[in-house]
Amino acid sequence: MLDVATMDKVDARGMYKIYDSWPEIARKSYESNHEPVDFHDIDHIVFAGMGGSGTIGDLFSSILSKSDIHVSLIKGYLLPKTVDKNTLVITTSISGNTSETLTVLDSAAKLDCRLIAFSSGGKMEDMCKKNQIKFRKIPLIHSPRTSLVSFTYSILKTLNSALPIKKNDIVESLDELDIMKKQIFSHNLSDSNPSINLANWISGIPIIYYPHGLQSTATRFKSSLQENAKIHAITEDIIEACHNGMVSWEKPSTVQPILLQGKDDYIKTKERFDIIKEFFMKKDIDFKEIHSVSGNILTKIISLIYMLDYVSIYKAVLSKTDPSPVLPIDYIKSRLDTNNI
Ligand SMILES: O=P(O)(O)OC[C@H]1O[C@@H](O)[C@H](O)[C@@H](O)[C@@H]1O
Repeated sequence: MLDVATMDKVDARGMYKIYDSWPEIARKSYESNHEPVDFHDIDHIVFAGMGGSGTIGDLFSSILSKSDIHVSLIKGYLLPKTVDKNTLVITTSISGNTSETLTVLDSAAKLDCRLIAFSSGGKMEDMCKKNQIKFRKIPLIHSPRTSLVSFTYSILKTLNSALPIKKNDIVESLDELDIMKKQIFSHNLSDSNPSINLANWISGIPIIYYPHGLQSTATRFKSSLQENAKIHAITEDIIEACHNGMVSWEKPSTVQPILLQGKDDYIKTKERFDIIKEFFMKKDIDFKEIHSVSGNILTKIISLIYMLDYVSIYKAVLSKTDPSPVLPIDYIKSRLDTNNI
């Protein structure tokens, strides 16, 4: 059973309290006075960022998937060769110190392309000042991963005129965060809380099957389980898994399938989920289904991310694990030679 005293004791840095405020943080970020940037004639946007900042790129890629803009995602060091004067490169590093993203920023600054950087400061801010690169400073709230919502809505506001995203869709997503909060936040530590329910069910390695449009949500859920609950997690595209991954179920396993589904998934994707559910039932494999709410793609993604991030926090607390520290990441970073950036 969970109670506030246990939450406070295990989650020593109070990560859950930040999540309790996500809807307010998101709204404030969208409503605050970010100086907008107008980029005309863009036909290609490159999002560069790692971890939670990579999720921001994933999220925008899904939102823009039906627009005329081609989106590339860089989770590493190298820019694509197709970057030109009609390309907008957006680099996001919440800390401003992630070496892969700084390398991309450095490369983009030497090319004939449009460029903007978002961070809370760090080396990214210094680099932008030194090279007159467009820069927007957004505060870090607790940690890069908990700052996802403030960065997402600040970027939505700043790039309002460059991105074909309707204001109504953004407002709908903010309203949905308010609705979702009442079910999942820490003032509802009962079994009626769907995030606690799923956290209680996870006992092995979750494998998250997702439809194409919810890739960002699945990736974020995996990372949150890894960083906050410190457990392994796997993601698989449901359609692709039907051509390889499903064969793994031939043998007994402690992996636990979670079927992440969108309210308006493509009919062929729905058909696939139905067949797989039947397959799991026949084989007596226990699985969980998680459905998005109705609404536009931003609403679906952000509200699911909110609900699933809480799963990772509750899972951490249930297993008496402090969600904040990420010691192996700190160790790897301490070993990296970042002298050049
Ligand atoms: O957004 P940043 O500051 O570049 O960080 C990227 C990632 O860096 C990792 O080191 C953090 O542990 C992640 O939580 C984070 O998302």
